Amino acid sequence: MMMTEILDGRALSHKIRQQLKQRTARLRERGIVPALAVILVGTDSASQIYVRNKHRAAAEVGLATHDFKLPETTTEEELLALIAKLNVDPSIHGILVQLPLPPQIDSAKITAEIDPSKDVDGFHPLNVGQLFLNNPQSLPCTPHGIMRLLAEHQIDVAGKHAVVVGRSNIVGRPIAALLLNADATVTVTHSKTANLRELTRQADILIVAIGRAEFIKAADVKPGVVVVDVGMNRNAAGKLVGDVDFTEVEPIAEAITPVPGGVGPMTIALLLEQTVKFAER
Ligand SMILES: Nc1nc2c(c(=O)[nH]1)N[C@@H](CN(C=O)c1ccc(C(=O)N[C@@H](CCC(=O)O)C(=O)O)cc1)CN2
Repeated sequence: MMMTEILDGRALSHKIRQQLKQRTARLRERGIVPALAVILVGTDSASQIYVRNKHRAAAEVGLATHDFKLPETTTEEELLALIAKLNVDPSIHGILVQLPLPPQIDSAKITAEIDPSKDVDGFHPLNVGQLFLNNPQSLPCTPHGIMRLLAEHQIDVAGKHAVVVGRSNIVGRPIAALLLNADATVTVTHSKTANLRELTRQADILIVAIGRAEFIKAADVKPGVVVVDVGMNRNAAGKLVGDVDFTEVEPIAEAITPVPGGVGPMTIALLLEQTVKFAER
């Protein structure tokens, strides 16, 4: 019987963070303290947890973090003024604005104001364009983490049919571009795709980021598929589950990411790595 490979994001994230410790130590020997500014607007409870985890992970590898916690009522102008200040502060190497933002703030306008050379999230239009031109400078952390996880497990995507479920700016669109850059044949599906499950059944590599608990079932995949689950949802019992029904799909898959412990930890590791890269430069 074939054993399914578990794509363990926690383990790889740990390995990357160990390597980063050495790189930050070398920077500090040169008198450079790599520093990340983290901006959180409002009190969204999930965002508060992610930001806390980012601070903790950054401190562990020797990065300095500058914390900006702004009230829910913050205006677009106030946030833009803070970003303008951080853009010209030479002691800050990376700027991150935690998403989502409150409704009075246009997140596209905010990400476009971050200096592209400090844009650790890879959300600035220039960085998005560079990614789509196959000349990436700074990559969105979750899709970058997925590619690293696949590479770590020697999963070559070239010539494979990769099906992406979801078209968000944070995951769906950039992972489609990264897979295409790596010579996969890419199909992007979303909530309006009429024959979505017909397409997922054709996938050699299936990336699911649609935000619906256990949406992908055993009948939606072919045997031997590689499944990457980007979802994070609470099921009826309050348990954290992905967009893929792990219990059903795992026995059929060649490899699969768990939730939690798959893609999530990779997001934070790649954020730290990008900050260190900017500081090294
Ligand atoms: N500016 C950004 N905002 C957001 C991003 C982003 O990359 N940049 N991504 C998400 C949230 N996110 C990071 O910010 C994130 C989400 C989840 C995890 C994670 O480690 N998840 C764990 C489970 C955590 C839990 O128990 O709740 C896992 O999957 O194992 C890390 C980062 C939206 N906003």
